[in-house]
Amino acid sequence: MPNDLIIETRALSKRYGRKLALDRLDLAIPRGRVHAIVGANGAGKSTLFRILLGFMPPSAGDARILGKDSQALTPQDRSRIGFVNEEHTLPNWMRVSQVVGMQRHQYGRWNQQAFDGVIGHYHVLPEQKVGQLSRGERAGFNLALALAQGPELLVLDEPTLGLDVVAKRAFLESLLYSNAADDCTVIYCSHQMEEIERVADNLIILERGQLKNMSAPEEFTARVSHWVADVPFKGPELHTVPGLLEVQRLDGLHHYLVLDQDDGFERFLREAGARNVQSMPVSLDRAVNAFLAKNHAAPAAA
Ligand SMILES: Nc1ncnc2c1ncn2[C@@H]1O[C@H](COP(=O)(O)OP(=O)(O)OP(=O)(O)O)[C@@H](O)[C@H]1O
Repeated sequence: MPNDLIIETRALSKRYGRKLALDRLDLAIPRGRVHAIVGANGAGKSTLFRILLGFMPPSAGDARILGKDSQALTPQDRSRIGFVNEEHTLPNWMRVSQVVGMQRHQYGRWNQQAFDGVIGHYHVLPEQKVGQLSRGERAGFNLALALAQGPELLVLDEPTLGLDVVAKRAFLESLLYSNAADDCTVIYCSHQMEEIERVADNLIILERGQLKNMSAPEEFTARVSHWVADVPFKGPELHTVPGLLEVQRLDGLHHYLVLDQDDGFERFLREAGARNVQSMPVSLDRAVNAFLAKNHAAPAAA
């Protein structure tokens, strides 16, 4: 293997008219494990996948997937990539058994055990028509089909969107307990941080088409801290607060969520007249959402 990157982009840009959806993106995703890609709406995730899967050319730069230029993928290369999105598009009129028969015929590496392992989490019967399945069952059926394909790369794009809590849990369990998922690289795009916390080894944050973070989720969480202080009056001018992501005043106390601050932040608050300064850790959900909201709210550079 020339390099062990499953996805690699170099200075990848995509422009739609006046809009820059991907901005000289350099991304290197190693083979294996589960990588989450998160970003606010419009960050460029779908654009990135459309280019990576060869559905659209970039405006500049290049994108490689499975070690190949994404614009030169053959049908055989594509069969090495499993894809599940929130639409769960399958012909409604076909029976489950007919879809399975068709896929088994299409994919030489078809793995019936992987299919059975995933579908066993759902009450899906072979004689049912796809259109009769519930949303959650359809998501599970799609996941079972994608894993049975024996993919090297499995892309899950908002796979649990619109599912209730029970169906979301079933989807995650069936993914986590599948041996087939251990054998491939999984890219998980989602806005659901509790899912990312459970499944992801690597957290990739995209913002306005640029890479903002690539680390273990817990390393990112450790970069964000929550400080509570009794600060007189309005507290320090917000533009002077280092690393500020979010500020709130609750019950007379100031709550600051800040990025990349150490104990020096306590000194800063005390110098601003604060008493009873305390810091506490935050959840991944809080950390990511504060980070995205802050950057999203800032005016874009011209
Ligand atoms: N065909 C298009 N023509 C013009 N602009 C587009 C087109 N597709 C996407 N965009 C713009 O490019 C930017 C990135 O869109 P993209 O769909 O890649 O984001 P996303 O991260 O997938 O968002 P979401 O989480 O909402 O699906 C957005 O600002 C969007 O308005």
